[in-house]
Amino acid sequence: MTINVVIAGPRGRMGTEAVKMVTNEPSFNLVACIDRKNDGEKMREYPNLSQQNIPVFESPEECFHTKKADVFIDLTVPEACFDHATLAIQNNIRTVIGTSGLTASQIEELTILSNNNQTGCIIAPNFAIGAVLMMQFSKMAAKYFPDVEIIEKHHDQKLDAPSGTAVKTVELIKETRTAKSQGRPDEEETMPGARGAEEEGIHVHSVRLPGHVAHQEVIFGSSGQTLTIKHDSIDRQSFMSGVKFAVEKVMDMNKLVYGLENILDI
Ligand SMILES: NC(=O)C1=CN([C@@H]2O[C@H](COP(=O)(O)OP(=O)(O)OC[C@H]3O[C@@H](n4cnc5c(N)ncnc54)[C@H](OP(=O)(O)O)[C@@H]3O)[C@@H](O)[C@H]2O)C=CC1
Ligand SMILES: O=C(O)C1=N[C@H](C(=O)O)C[C@H](O)C1
Repeated sequence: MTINVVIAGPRGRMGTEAVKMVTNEPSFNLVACIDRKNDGEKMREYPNLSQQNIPVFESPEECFHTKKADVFIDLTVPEACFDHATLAIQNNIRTVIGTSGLTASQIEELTILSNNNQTGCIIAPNFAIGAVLMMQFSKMAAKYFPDVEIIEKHHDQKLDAPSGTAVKTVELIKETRTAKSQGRPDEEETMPGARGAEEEGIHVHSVRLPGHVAHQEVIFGSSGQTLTIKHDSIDRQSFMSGVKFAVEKVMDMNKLVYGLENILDI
């Protein structure tokens, strides 16, 4: 069976890799892309797409009404992603969301829409299997090490902070960790933000520097010992097997799943 795919964000860092993966995968067929810049001039930015005659739509409505798509992949920005995903699901097109930065209420809205429409949707905060395992290991460790801080490091063009991976890691840790405040109750920031963001006593620090791709350390501290769980994506190739897995998996789904850990055999 061939899976007809539409990708939003084909010029982006992730979109470029996803276009390559989908066009190289024999069981996938890239039927169209969605991009906010699609005039004749800008088409030169799509050498791969132009050669293969793959249309680029500015309007997601037009795309979903014109092209028969089985799966829609979004790799853009949260505001556009929410609108794209809503439209796709309303048009019964199964959806894979890699874009980070959706709010909890947007995720809740998409969950209701997907479940009511019985149209599968996967929101993957991180497609790299190593990152999914890092989050699961952190959830396991937090039961025994409730004192924990997260340092996530990304390239300096990233829009959202903390990363979607860090947000999801905090959520998973909260499932097993007994809530507590960490450090001294009277500690003081002499430079605002020095202790990072904080959720139920868990501190999250976001580093943005050129030279990074996507990295996270979850550091647990206890009496006389520390435990560090660390994952590094050193190339965006690391995400592509997860994107492929999600596209295949969502074909058999009729509800929304948030996090690949819920559909992987781990
Ligand atoms: N889940 C995962 O494993 C991963 C998720 N990500 C996430 O994927 C998303 C994309 O990341 P990345 O590729 O690095 O970002 P880029 O900025 O490189 O790409 C985003 C693309 O989306 C386009 N875009 C912006 N607004 C719209 C719109 N309204 N309609 C259509 N297209 C639009 C941008 O166009 P323009 O250039 O004109 O702004 C750009 O081409 C981010 O949210 C990132 O956090 C990234 C890596 C892995
Ligand atoms: O923007 C990125 O690059 C990444 N975004 C995702 C996130 O916010 O966690 C996944 C990965 O960390 C790369």
